[in-house]
Amino acid sequence: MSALTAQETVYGSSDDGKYVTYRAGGKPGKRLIRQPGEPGWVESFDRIPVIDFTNIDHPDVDVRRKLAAELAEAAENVGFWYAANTPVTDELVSATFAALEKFFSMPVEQRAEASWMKTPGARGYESFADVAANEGSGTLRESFIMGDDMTDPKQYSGPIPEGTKPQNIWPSAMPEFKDALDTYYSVLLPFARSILHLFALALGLEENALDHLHNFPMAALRALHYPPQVATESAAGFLAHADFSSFTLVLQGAKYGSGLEVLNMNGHWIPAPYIPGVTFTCNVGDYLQSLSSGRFVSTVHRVVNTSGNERYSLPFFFSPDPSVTLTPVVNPKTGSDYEAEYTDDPIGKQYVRRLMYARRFHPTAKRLAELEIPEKDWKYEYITGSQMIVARCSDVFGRRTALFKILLIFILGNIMCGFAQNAIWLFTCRGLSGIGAGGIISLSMVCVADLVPVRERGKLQGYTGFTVALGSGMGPLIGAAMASKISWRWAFWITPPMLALAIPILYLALPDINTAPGKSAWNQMRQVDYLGSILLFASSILMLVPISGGGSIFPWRSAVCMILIVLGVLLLVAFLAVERFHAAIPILPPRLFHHKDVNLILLATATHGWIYYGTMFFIPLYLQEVLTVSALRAGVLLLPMVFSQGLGLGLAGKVSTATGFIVPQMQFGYALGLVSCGLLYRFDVDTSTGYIVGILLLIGFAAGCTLQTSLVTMQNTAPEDLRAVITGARNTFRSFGGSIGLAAAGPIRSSVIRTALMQISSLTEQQRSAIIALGPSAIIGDVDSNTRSLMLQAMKKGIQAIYLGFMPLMAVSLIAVLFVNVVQQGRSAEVKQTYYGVLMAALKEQIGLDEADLIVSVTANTREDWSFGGGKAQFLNGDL
Ligand SMILES: O=C(O)CCC(=O)C(=O)O
Ligand SMILES: [Fe+2]
Repeated sequence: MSALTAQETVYGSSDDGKYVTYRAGGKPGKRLIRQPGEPGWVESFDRIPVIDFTNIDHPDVDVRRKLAAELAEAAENVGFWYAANTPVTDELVSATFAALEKFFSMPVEQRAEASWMKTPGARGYESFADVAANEGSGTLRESFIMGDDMTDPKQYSGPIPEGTKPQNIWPSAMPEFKDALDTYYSVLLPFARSILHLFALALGLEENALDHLHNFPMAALRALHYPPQVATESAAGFLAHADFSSFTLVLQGAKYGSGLEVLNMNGHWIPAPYIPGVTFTCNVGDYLQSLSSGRFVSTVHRVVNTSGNERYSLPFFFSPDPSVTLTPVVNPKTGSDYEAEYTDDPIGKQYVRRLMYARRFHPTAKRLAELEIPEKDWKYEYITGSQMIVARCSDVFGRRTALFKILLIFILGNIMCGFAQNAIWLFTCRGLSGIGAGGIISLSMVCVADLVPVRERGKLQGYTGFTVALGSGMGPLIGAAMASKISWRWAFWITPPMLALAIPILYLALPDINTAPGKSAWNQMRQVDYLGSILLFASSILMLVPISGGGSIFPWRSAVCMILIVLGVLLLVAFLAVERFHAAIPILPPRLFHHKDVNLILLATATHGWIYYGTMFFIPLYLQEVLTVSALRAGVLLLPMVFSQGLGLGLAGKVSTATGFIVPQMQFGYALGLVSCGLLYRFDVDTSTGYIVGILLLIGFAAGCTLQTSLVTMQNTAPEDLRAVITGARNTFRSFGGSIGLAAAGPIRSSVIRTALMQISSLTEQQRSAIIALGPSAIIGDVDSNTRSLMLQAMKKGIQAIYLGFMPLMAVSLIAVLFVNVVQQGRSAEVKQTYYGVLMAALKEQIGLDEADLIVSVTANTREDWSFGGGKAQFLNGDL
């Protein structure tokens, strides 16, 4: 054995002998310790080769190939090598280490200010205590990580994709620390790219064969400080591990203690100390091992600083783009038994998972434990044409059957959501429960229309509307409380028991209204407009996915976004054609749009949906970002709006039952809505809570006046057989307006905020990006009071821009409903009773008719049911 053989630390033993345990690819492994001549002894390295990198960018490719061959040999047989004569100068090394020493000698509060706990990607300072808590009490090191960050102008100057968040965090007490690490990083990145070219050559590929996997590679620097320590079984600076990178370049310093050791195949630790005149100690990481089908080995290593001196080191990790899915770029060597575990997960996701593996108390780790779904994606909603489809199905199958089925779908969807183990599972089941929820809302409104006389509808639809409003106001609060106190799963599981209770009640109380009685199940099935349903569903998904994901999941101007929208529009056209020319019972019969009043109200409903959902979404944002109240308080402050909406719904309905008029309440509601939009626009950075609550009460009341009055007006205007259709359409138009509005508002707001922030000269570009990505709270503690108030003004302008847009939209709604002709609502039950009494008394008195012989039947007709001569329906022609 060579003189370089290290002392062995025995971590465990088996029947066969002693072995070393380690972690590679995040998974535990163990390696038997074998002595020369023992069974199982293999040819393995006992020293680490030194490679001269002088020619790395040599103009002659053959020279570069020679270097690549040397690298290939080291990467295959050892997985480690020393790099001499690199672009890193001695001056750069000294300056960088000086910065490290200074950083780690600052008071701990100043280091902790840049805590890794504050960043989603765990960048920043990780203290001794943090490391020990995560990896065991014997682990003795502290570190500071920085890395790739598109929002940092020092690294990147192109357009920043929307939704990109700042990654790094810096100590304000030592601004030059950022400068030093930035400078070092900017030298290492191009060097790493040259090494990547060498690796491509080393694999026998074209020099730039791996470049397309590294457009904006994941790269990071980890500044490390290891105090001297005594080696014991579990004590180390860094326990045995393999790196999750493509390759790592570790800078070691001459004056520091050593302790880096590399595990060979026989279980012996080979030291890899600083060597004079050599810049880096380098190694292959797991990603390159996978890409190369195991030809290059990601070798296990560890650090135990028993030198008696402080040790500082600075690894640079280089990995592919986060979006890359690892697939081998070459075949495994013949005879190799290497089996990589390739997954479909993009490497960025794997990286975060691995990073968080041993950091269970980091906020990101907690979130990962909750299904690995980023918070913003939780808002993903499925608002599709499903309400129209479900409503139409109730015409075909009967209301009660349809309602029970849709209740079951919702219950099933929610229960399954609660059991979700991954994102796809959750999104699919959330889709199911979304269809169920929309269906329940529409069908209960249709049932009310079926069961209740025209005159009473306003009042009873008011009640259904109120329950919907109450649910949407309380639901998020209860859901959030469930998620934080028990588990997010209970946010899904809380509703199924309530609905399970509703089923028997409905079964007993709800008459079985069947609009197509006597048809066999088979005949009913055949009547469903399947083609229309599929086209409507597909087109709304195709359009709504980019609308809700644009700017966050993928950039607005990306090809994906464009293609989805164009396909969605094409399918929508196909849907309309099917409805017009093909379907026997179309989901959206074209004759629905033959009614001027229905068209006007649907238009008002869509624009109002835009404003309504916009208010629900942006008021809490205004409260949080401009008035800096907590998320919970913002949610609670929305409640008055929900209750006044209930009041508006109830009152408008009662007035319609009492007077027989319903359209004036709706028109009043839209007028009040326009006024409240104006008042909303005046919200400022110092608006009092009382004023806000007052305006919210007004907004809610106005919305309450419009919501069910418009539904009932349409239900009373359109032909009876379109009752379900109109209800589904109303709800779909409203949600569709809402989703388009929210999608439009996001980018407008960000661009207004960005422009306003540009004018605040006391902010750095990085701070501006941080504010846009994370909100002002991300940096609010770091700025003076003047900057702070300018910043809040900027946030206010962003929200105001959206409210400004609300005014003309609300005006459109108002003008539309002002053109709605007043429709008679029928007389109240009391009036009818009185009428029967008077009629009876008169007939008895004048012609002596016995009351038992008289039947009086009042039939409510809609406008097309009348003709006053000439065989024409003058009501419809407007001739009357
Ligand atoms: O400190 C060193 O020399 C090596 C550190 C290391 O292995 C790592 O950060 O992955
Ligand atoms: Fe490492």
